[in-house]
Amino acid sequence: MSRETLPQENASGADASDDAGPRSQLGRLQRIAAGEHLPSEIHPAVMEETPILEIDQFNLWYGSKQALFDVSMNIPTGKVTALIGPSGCGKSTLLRSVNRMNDLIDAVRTSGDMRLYDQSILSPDVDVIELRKLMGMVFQKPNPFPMSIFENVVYPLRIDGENNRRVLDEVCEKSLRGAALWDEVKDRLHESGLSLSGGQQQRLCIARAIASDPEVLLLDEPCSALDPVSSGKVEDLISELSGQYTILVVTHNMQQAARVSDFTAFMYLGHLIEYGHTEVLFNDPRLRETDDYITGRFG
Ligand SMILES: Nc1ncnc2c1ncn2[C@@H]1O[C@H](COP(=O)(O)OP(=O)(O)OP(=O)(O)O)[C@@H](O)[C@H]1O
Repeated sequence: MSRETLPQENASGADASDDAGPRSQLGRLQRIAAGEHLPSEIHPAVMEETPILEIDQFNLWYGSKQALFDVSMNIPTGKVTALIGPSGCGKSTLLRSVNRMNDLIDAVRTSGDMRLYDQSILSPDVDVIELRKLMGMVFQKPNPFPMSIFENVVYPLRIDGENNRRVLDEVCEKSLRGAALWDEVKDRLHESGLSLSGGQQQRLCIARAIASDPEVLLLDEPCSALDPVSSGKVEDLISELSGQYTILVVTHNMQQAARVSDFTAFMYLGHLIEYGHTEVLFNDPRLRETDDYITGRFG
């Protein structure tokens, strides 16, 4: 994003405690774009929640390019947290860090910590395969495997060596019910997962993620490849799953964030800018920059 597209002079958004001088006259986002690090505006409501995941001064570099800057945020247990912000602000990078998918990319370096139930998930002795079972991930584009609906769902159990038919049947039904897909597919479990519509495929991927009994569901723009009806079904599903699972969802769609999430974090150029209750963040944000973004004045 060019400097010209940034919100101009910030009268209300600058901290009262900022040093006087030319830099303090600039808006927060311009100062961040110029390389400053400013503290995130985290609403007290977030801190009142019990965190399942604590992200603590987390930085990430792709080679020499820094993509996340000192991100600290608690993810509340059993709630839906949305990550919003302009393209390239680091939403997916943050999401992929939580299940260590960025480990698969050469030259990624991190500092800081992330803790699931008080235990570091970044330490080298963490079993990444086990971690990924606790952090079920669903991607933008539905990615069912070229196998039956049944085998797609029970895949995580199969790779653990589970072959007991009764167990597999139970998990398959429970997961498909959990993903609000059971009624649509119960008579065709042995048809290919690829024969389903896009929206059904995405719910199948959610069923597969649920099958490994995760603690957290990581959803990376789960509706962006879907038509409005399918998208609505996946949104309903996210609301139904909240409470049972902690959900962290990246979305470009602010109406969607407002509809499905309990908490929303606004990111910009790799920085966490403001984080609070979704209703408050959308209706009464603390920072003018957040207001500018959610009202479509930039981004
Ligand atoms: N594999 C990679 N190698 C190098 N740089 C990367 C890689 N993936 C992402 N980046 C860079 O890191 C920054 C953050 O990207 P990321 O995809 O996390 O942002 P985003 O907010 O999810 O964007 P979008 O909304 O467009 O998906 C961007 O500058 C991007 O170019």
